[in-house]
Amino acid sequence: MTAPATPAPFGARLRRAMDARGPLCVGIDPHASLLDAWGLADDIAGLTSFTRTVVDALADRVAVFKPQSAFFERFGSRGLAVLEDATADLRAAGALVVMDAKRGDIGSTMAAYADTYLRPGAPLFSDALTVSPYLGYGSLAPAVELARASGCGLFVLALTSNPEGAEVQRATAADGRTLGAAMLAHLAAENAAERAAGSPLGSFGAVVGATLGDLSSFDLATGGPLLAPGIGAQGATPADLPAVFGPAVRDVVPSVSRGVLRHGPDAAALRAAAERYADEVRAAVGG
Ligand SMILES: O=c1ccn([C@@H]2O[C@H](COP(=O)(O)O)[C@@H](O)[C@H]2O)c(=O)[nH]1
Repeated sequence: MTAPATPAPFGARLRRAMDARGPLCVGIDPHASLLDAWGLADDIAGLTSFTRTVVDALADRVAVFKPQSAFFERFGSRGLAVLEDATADLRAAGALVVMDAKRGDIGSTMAAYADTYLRPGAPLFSDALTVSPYLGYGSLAPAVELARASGCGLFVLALTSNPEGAEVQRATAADGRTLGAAMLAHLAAENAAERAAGSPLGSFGAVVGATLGDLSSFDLATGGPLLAPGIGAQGATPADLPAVFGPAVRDVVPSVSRGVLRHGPDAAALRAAAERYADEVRAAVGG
């Protein structure tokens, strides 16, 4: 019996997708207020229709999607079934799925979270997962290990887009670094071997908000991608990206949820909104 082919690492697949479709990530966040604005009920039928509309309109043209798990979980098992179908359909259309579930726990529980999202064949199998390192970076080890084996990636919360994040992420650790800087350093170490082997991008990314202003005091050159939420509803714009990220801007995956979704339910309007953001990103960062 032949062994299953080793999948290409997430970082390499992400760079390819960014080159082919542009770096924009569209978040799928079915807020109750958006369901209402789309003329849908805040129930499982509304959630299904909303999600199907976004997938059908954008799956073949956007590089990365970031479903926000919370908005599906609030409908229980039937909401998760909608998320499973959307994840599979997006991937089948050639897009990458970053599951925004922000998981983080002690290592033995983290292993179960890793199985949920990063084990091939799992119902919610995704290309990458957002994780929280604030139980200690080492607690993420089972997810790092399974991501490597499965050709998946992680996005570790380093410097989040919300103003409250600074209380934790800019606090100083015993070695004098901020916690955010320490997380970036862990990721650089994680990506080093992959980059040394010639991969154009490591598989272990950081979440760094586009809302944060000048970040030149942080070493953002981790060798991996930088997922940048905060564009649109939270006030950042694609034009801010070069000033926020400096030379690391070429590794940024700018993420927009409500800024695109508020243009639905018309598919052409959703496509036009995503296209406008993609054009603005291109104008700001080149490519
Ligand atoms: O630092 C972070 C990390 C994650 N998020 C998530 O991204 C989207 C943002 O939605 P918008 O509608 O574009 O504001 C949402 O799912 C957040 O949970 C973030 O905003 N900041």
